[in-house]
Formats: sequence, structure tokens, C-alpha cells
Amino acid sequence: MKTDETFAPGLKGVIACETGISLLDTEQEKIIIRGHDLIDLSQGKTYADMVYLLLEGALPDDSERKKLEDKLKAHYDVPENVTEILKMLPEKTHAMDGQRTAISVLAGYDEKIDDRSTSVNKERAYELLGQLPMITVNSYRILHGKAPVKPDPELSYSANFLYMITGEKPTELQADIFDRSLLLYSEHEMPNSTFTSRVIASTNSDMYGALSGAVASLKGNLHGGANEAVMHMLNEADSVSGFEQLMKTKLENKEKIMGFGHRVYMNRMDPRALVMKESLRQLCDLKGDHTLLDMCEAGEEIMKDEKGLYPNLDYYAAPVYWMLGVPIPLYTPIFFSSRTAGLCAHIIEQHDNNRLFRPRVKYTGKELE
Ligand SMILES: CC(=O)SCCNC(=O)CCNC(=O)[C@H](O)C(C)(C)COP(=O)(O)OP(=O)(O)OC[C@H]1O[C@@H](n2cnc3c(N)ncnc32)[C@H](O)[C@@H]1OP(=O)(O)O
Ligand SMILES: O=C([O-])CC(=O)C(=O)O
Repeated sequence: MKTDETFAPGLKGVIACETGISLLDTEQEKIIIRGHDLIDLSQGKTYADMVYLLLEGALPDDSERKKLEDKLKAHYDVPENVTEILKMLPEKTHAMDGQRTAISVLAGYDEKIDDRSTSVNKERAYELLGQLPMITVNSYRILHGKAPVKPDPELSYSANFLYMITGEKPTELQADIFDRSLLLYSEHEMPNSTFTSRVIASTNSDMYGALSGAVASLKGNLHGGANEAVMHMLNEADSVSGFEQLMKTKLENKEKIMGFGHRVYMNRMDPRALVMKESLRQLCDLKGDHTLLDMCEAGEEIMKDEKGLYPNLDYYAAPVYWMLGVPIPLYTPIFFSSRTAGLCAHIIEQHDNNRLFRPRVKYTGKELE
């Protein structure tokens, strides 16, 4: 029997599932999230609005948004044992692996672990989203020999997240830009991590397992790990001419340049990157130093001319996080924290309408002897 008629390397172009959550509509050039344009949402809505939209299916009114913020804050604390386990990890552990470990540990505290109903899954998602700032920031802090920090419930969810990261109360502009980055990162149709989480959920495995798999997927530099790699490149180059030279050398060596290219938007810039580029411009204006923006723009020109490739979100999120004072090892864990909203929506959808993922192969091994 031939099983290779539908083979597509990397599953390029393959429709993996039906979903009511999101679509990269390449004809209309829009990222549609439950009927809304993500870029429009980024101009007036908040990450909390996105969480509500993803998990409840519609945008919240003022009182629903307030209730959601209160619910997330009510879940800020994590069990003491999670912190103790993080303290036992080897010091070279990446914060992503700390985050993955902490999410795994939380499974053991869930008294309804075998319940996959929509209502319990949703409550679980809110609880995890509430816990993620503590998990994310404290994974990094503990692994870097720093004392764990506590959240400030007086601040909004995302302002508190940034406050826990930097130790300073953010200005309104800083908090808005960080919130926008979370909103932009929150959901993006069927990237590798979302596919991973749905594949795991499709065995009837639980949300913690599906999310742990997704953290591992997102860590790779072809996916979420690219935002950290971009910042390392910018720091290594340190100037516009240095960056141009670094990129040219990498291209001559046939290396991939992190932050460029995308499976879906190959011939144009990721629209989310444009929004982050404007945020970078605002932060540079405020500082009166446009070096990072100039470097990024020079890199954009080189990649367009030499490879016909354009920036993805990670390319501009990285310098924005740098300007906000975020330590580099937290860039990908922040992406994951934000994406947990979209991932949970996908895991719930998978559990609610499940069919086990079990594809076939194109066999290239020996024939039967
Ligand atoms: C928010 C996110 O997670 S966005 C993704 C973040 N990841 C990155 O920025 C990593 C860098 N980018 C890449 O590696 C790729 O563009 C991916 C992984 C995003 C998409 O991969 P694919 O769809 O499989 O495309 P693929 O890697 O086959 O690239 C197609 C061609 O463009 C080239 N190319 C793609 N991206 C890059 C890049 N960043 N630098 C240099 N060349 C590139 C490839 O070498 C390949 O060329 P070839 O046909 O001559 O061999
Ligand atoms: O869509 C993808 O393949 C990767 C991506 O941009 C994301 O997860 O935000």
C-alpha cells in the first residue's frame, strides 16, 4: 500500500484540524482571532481582553474585564514546593526548562486532574495564567541565584508582570508596550507549539502535559527561542556597521538569521513585527538614542536585498524587551506565558471535540528481506 501521496515535509500547507480560534488569512492579509483582527485589537485592547476573547469567545465588557483581572490576581500564588523544586535545578538550567518543570509540578496539585470538561479546563487555564508571572520570573531569579519575588496586586496583570521582572514600577508607556507585546504573542493559529499541545491533548492527556510539551517546542530557536537569539546578535554587533557586517558574514556562511522568515508570511513582514517596531521607535524616541532601531532597520534592508526575507515578531520584540530592561533569558519564557492563553484555548477545543492525532509515514527504510 502506498502511503506517501500526501507527504509534505514539515507538514507545510497541511490542514491539521478544524478550529474556531484563529486563522492567518493570507488572502486578506489579516490575523483573525475569533472574528477580530489581531492588529486592530493591539491598537485599543489589552492582554486581559485577549485572554477573555480566547477563553470565553467574545471580548469582555468593563465589568467582565475587571472580574477577569481579579480572578487572575486571586491565582497569583504558587505552592511553596514549586519554588523548592526550582531551587534544586542545576544552575545552568534555562528559565524555559524551569518554567516547564514548574508547570509539570502543578499537575500534582490539581484535585480534578482527570476532569477534561470545558468548565474545569477553563478554570484550570485561568489558574495557570494567574500563576505564570510568579513561575516565569522566579524560575529565572532562582536559577540566577536571586531571591524569589512577590507580585503587587495593586498593579494590572501585565504591569505587575513587568514590575516583577525589572523590580521597578513601570511607567504607563512601558506597561502599555509590554502589555501590547503579550497581546501580540498570545495566539497565532497553528505554530509548532500549538500543534504539539493539541497532539498531546488528543490522547486525552491533561493540560499540564500539553503545555509542558509546548514549552519544549517553543524553546527552540526556529520558534520562540529566536527572540533571545536576536538580542544576542544585536548585542554582539553593538553598532549599525557591526550588525551589517555580522549579518553579511552569517549569510556568507549560509547561517540562518534569527528573527527573519516565517512558514506562513514568507514574502512580507509579519504584521505583528510592524507594531513592535513602532513600540521600539517610541522607546528610542524617549531615550533619545535610536541605535537599536537603526541597527534593526539596517538588518531588515540586508535581508530584503540578499534573501527576500522579512522580520517576524521575534525580531522586533527582542529589542523592545531590551529597552524595557527585561533580562534576555526571560524573552522566550515571556512569549510562552503570553501564548498560554492561546494554547489553553486550543487544548480545550481539542478536548471538547477530540480525534487522536496519528499520521502515517513515507517509509525510506529497507524492503522486507
Ligand atoms: C514568533 C515565531 O516563532 S516566528 C519564527 C521565529 N524563528 C526564526 O526567526 C528562526 C529563523 N527563521 C527560520 O529558520 C525559518 O524562516 C522558519 C523556521 C521560521 C520557517 O521555516 P520554513 O518554513 O521551514 O522555511 P525554510 O527554513 O525551509 O526556509 C526557506 C528558505 O529560506 C531560507 N531562510 C528562511 N529563513 C531564513 C533565515 N532566517 N535566514 C536565512 N535564510 C532563511 C532557508 O535557508 C531556505 O532557503 P533554501 O530554499 O535556499 O534552502
Ligand atoms: O506561527 C508560527 O509558526 C510561529 C509564530 O509566529 C508564532 O507562534 O507566533
